[in-house]
Amino acid sequence: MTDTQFSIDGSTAIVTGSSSGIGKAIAERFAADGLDVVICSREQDNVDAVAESITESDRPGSALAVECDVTDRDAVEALVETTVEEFGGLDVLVNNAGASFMANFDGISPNGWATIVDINLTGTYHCTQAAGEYLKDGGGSVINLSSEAGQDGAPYMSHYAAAKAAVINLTTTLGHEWASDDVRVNCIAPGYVATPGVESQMGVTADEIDRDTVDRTIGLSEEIADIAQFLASPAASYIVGETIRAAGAPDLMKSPNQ
Ligand SMILES: CCCCCCC/C=C/C(=O)SCCNC(=O)CCNC(=O)[C@H](O)C(C)(C)COP(=O)(O)OP(=O)(O)OC[C@H]1O[C@@H](n2cnc3c(N)ncnc32)[C@H](O)[C@@H]1OP(=O)(O)O
Ligand SMILES: NC(=O)C1=CN([C@@H]2O[C@H](COP(=O)(O)OP(=O)(O)OC[C@H]3O[C@@H](n4cnc5c(N)ncnc54)[C@H](OP(=O)(O)O)[C@@H]3O)[C@@H](O)[C@H]2O)C=CC1
Repeated sequence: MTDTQFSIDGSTAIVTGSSSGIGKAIAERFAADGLDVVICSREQDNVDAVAESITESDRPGSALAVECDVTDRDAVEALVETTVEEFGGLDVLVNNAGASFMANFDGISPNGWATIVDINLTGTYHCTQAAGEYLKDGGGSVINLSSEAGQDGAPYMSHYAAAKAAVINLTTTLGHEWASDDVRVNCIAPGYVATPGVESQMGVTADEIDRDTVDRTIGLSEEIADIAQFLASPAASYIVGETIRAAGAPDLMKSPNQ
């Protein structure tokens, strides 16, 4: 295998929720690999800051900042149109925008439930459907962000876990449906990753994490970007409808009483 099979340069990508955390790391990685990348989140100031830092760096790819709430279908369609107008096409869509809050099941109101399903699942539906026409034009790729919670469940995050499980299921179905259109749909299911969103809740900072340590249960955004880069590249050309879990080493040796 040559290095070039892991390279995805010359393409255009949208990374939703790329003003922070995992999405930002994926956008930076794609730009470093030569992709033109569209930075998107709900706050123009937030996306401007990331796009400017990419533009000012020596990364070969360019960056465009677009404000877009993935739950707003009109805004999503405008995001895709702007991307195609600016860069002439769309090759990679990363459905990364996501959010959750901790609450016991009995304490989740109908609107609380709908809010989390809308961001994590319906947002993925909107973006993927809006981008489909262009992805099918040139052998594109979709990378969804699910979660370990979507595979195993997660107490006090029933809404989030259910939405992320549905994202895995959608990946499988659409992976097969769009294979005949030469589009690969795949998914990443991380365990805990030190991001601004999670750091504020858990108090762990990325600086404290040693990437060389295998036996850990929290990862770095860059480690998720590694997987996204692989999935978007020709090196993953035979991977369709799959979910790659990246969750370190849960302590299976612990007794139930510990
Ligand atoms: C085994 C586990 C493995 C891995 C787990 C990884 C966990 C990581 C999860 C992630 O997604 S990482 C990303 C982290 N970042 C965030 O989650 C963002 C932080 N959260 C927010 O920004 C907001 O809380 C929100 C979830 C986006 C909602 O904000 P929004 O402004 O859209 O809506 P609101 O009007 O505030 O609320 C809507 C609705 O939801 C109810 N609600 C909100 N928070 C809570 C809560 N803590 N408890 C109960 N209910 C809540 C709120 O009351 C509203 O409902 P109604 O009152 O109108 O009925
Ligand atoms: N960190 C973790 O431990 C894990 C994270 N994940 C998943 O990875 C993804 C990224 O998480 P993480 O980096 O931690 O999250 P962060 O909270 O650090 O960042 C979330 C990003 O999503 C954006 N965003 C939130 N809601 C919307 C929306 N409706 N439309 C567009 N953008 C939105 C935010 O920007 P803005 O506020 O400006 O809109 C921000 O850029 C999520 O899907 C998450 O569920 C999965 C497993 C574990």
